[in-house]
Parts: sequence; C-alpha cells; structure tokens
Amino acid sequence: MKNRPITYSKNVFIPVTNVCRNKCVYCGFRRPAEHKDAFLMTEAEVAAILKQGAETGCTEAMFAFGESPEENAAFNARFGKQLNEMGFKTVIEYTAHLCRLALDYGLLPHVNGGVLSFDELQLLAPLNASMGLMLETTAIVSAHADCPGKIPAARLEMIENAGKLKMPFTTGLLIGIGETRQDWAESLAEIQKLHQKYGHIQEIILQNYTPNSGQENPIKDLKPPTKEDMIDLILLTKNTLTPDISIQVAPNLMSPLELIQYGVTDLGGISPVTIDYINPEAAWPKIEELKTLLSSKGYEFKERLPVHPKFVKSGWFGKETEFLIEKLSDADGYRKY
Ligand SMILES: O=c1nc2n(C[C@H](O)[C@H](O)[C@H](O)CO)c3cc(O)ccc3cc-2c(=O)[nH]1
Ligand SMILES: C[C@H]1O[C@@H](n2cnc3c(N)ncnc32)[C@H](O)[C@@H]1O
Ligand code: MET
Ligand code: SF4
Repeated sequence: MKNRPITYSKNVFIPVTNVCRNKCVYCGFRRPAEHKDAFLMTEAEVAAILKQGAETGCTEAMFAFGESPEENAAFNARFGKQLNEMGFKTVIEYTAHLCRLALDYGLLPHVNGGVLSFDELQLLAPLNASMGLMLETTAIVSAHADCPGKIPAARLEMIENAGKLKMPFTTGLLIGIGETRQDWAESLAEIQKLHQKYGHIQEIILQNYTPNSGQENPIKDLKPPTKEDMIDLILLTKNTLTPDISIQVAPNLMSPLELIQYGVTDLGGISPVTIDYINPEAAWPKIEELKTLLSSKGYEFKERLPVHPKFVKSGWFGKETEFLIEKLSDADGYRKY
C-alpha cells in the first residue's frame, strides 16, 4: 500500500433550485425561472432523498443550487408563494431549514449555493459540517460575462468570510472556460494566500469543464481540457498549495486512475443515490469498483466525512453538527463503521 490513502465521501446531491442569477455559458444545470423545467424542491422531495441517503449509509447531504434566485422577478412570481407559505423569505433561509432536516436524518450538510453574504454564511455555518464555493478562476472570462456572482473579488471575499468563521471550506478551479495557464497559477496563489491567513481550506477541486446536454446553446469556443492539461494543473497545485489541502478530482468527469499518481488525494462526494445534477450524463463509478481498481495500484480507498479528518480532530465544524460528527467519526477523524 502507498503511504497515503485516496479519500471520498458518500453523499446525496440536493439541488434545491435550478434558478440562478448567473448565466455561466458552460452550465447545463440552470434554467430560466419561466422554463418548464425550473424548480424549487419541496420539503417532501428533499426528505425522500435524505431518507434514501440514510438507508444507504451516506454521511453527506450536499446542497448545491442556483445563486440568489430571488433577484429574479420571475422566480418570485413562480416560487415566492411556495417559499412564503413555508415561512421563508429566501432560498438560503429555506436551506437552513433543510440542513436541520438533514441532521435529523443523520446526514451532515455541505452547502454550496454560490456567493453568500456574511449574514447568510453566519446563518448556515453552525448547521454545516463544511461549506463550499468554487473560485472557478481569478480571470475575467467571457463565459462569465453575465454573472455578477462570478466576479473573482466576490468569490474571494466569501472564501475569506468563511475563514473568519473558522468553517472548513471546499473551493477549486474550473478549467477550460477561457482562462490561461497563468490564470491557473494566479487562482491557486489567491487560494493559498487565504489559507495562509485562516487555515480553513480543506480541499481544492480541480474540475475539468465537461460539455453536457443541458447547456442552453451549443458552445463551440470552449474546449474540454485534456488529460495532459489536468496533469499539469495537478502538478502546479502541488507546487503552490501546502500539503494539508486535499487535491480533489471528480471521478465521473475524467478517469482518476491516470491522475492519482501526480498528486490527487481525494475523489469528492460519490453518490449511490443521486445523479450529478451538474453533469447529468456523467455517471458515478461504483464505490466498490473504485476500491478494487485503486487497490490494484496500491492505494487504499478510504471513506471520510464531508469535513476532512484534520478539522474533525481540531473541532472546526458547525456547532450543531457536533453530535453527529462524534457519532460518525473514528479516532483518526475518518468515517467510523
Ligand atoms: O457531485 C458533485 N459534487 C460537487 N461538490 C461536492 C464535493 O464533491 C464533495 O461533496 C466535497 O468534497 C465535500 O465532501 C462540490 C462541493 C463544493 O463545495 C463546490 C463545488 C462542488 C462541485 C460538485 C459537483 O460538480 N458535483
Ligand atoms: C458546482 C460547480 O460545478 C462546476 N460546473 C458547472 N458547470 C460545469 C460543467 N459543464 N462542467 C464541469 N463543471 C461544471 C462549477 O465549477 C460550479 O461551481
Ligand atoms: N451556483 C453555484 C455556483 O456556481 C453553486 C454550484 S452550481 C449549481 O457557485
Ligand atoms: S454554474 Fe452555478 S452560478 Fe453558474 S449558472 Fe450554473 S448554477 Fe448558476
């Protein structure tokens, strides 16, 4: 066995709403509020997923959804009543409630709902094991032309606020969206700078842009990154970030087998229950198959919680998740069986 394990978290994906104020050209998840497929999940729908997650031994409820949909009048016209009848003014208030529901089912919340204000972060932090926001890139790219929430300074500010709140944090780069390699280096340096200051970055996701059928318009000018691009990015990441930060790639977007030797240490959330709503055609590999493949290469495939072992041990996580983290973790901070 190699001396370091490759880690993953067993999760369910809860896409609270697919309405979003941003219009990232690569995104196949977002729907305009008027679109027939636009949704705001009901509590019953969320509960059904949580129940399946609990029954299959998942420990993470990953809430990823559209950013500030209330800025859109059509969202309020169509879904405002549903929110208000439940007693909430915003999707973030509703999500706080859904985090409590997840904890009731024995799952640890990890929210990534785009850029949040300090007050919104403060509302969600106690209810989350860890939280996340992809930096994406520090570059100004045309793929983000119509995206107030993808302004790099806004993303860096939220990542900094999470640091002030001592919230274990997941961030990362999305590559193949019109940025240069110099931009990779700059993005990684900004993340390391914040980690230096606050020590809260638990993992960095290196995500390769992947075309999918949900995209509004066919995109000709974005080319999906190659395996060689990903290897170069992994090597650069290893040279820029301190080794206490895990390096994560998504095993459904590119085969991890040829990437791990360059420094990948984590395969993120893998779900036996839900699809990857961001890349719906990219099926999750089976956990057992990954375990077999990785062990043939000499790696242990080890389950963690949505909060990485280092932070389990130092007690950095939302206070209201403590009872569950104690129950689910072993002495080393990994998943206890
Ligand atoms: O299934 C997915 N999980 C995504 N996750 C979840 C992640 O894979 C894991 O759940 C984390 O490692 C926490 O355990 C994200 C988490 C973030 O904080 C930010 C971005 C992502 C992006 C994805 C994604 O595209 N698909
Ligand atoms: C949840 C995260 O998913 C990523 N994301 C959004 N669209 C795509 C795509 N087509 N391919 C890969 N990643 C994507 C962004 O980085 C976002 O922050
Ligand atoms: N919309 C948010 C973002 O892009 C959350 C992930 S995509 C559903 O940051
Ligand atoms: S990637 Fe996130 S922010 Fe961008 S359009 Fe899709 S849901 Fe919105």
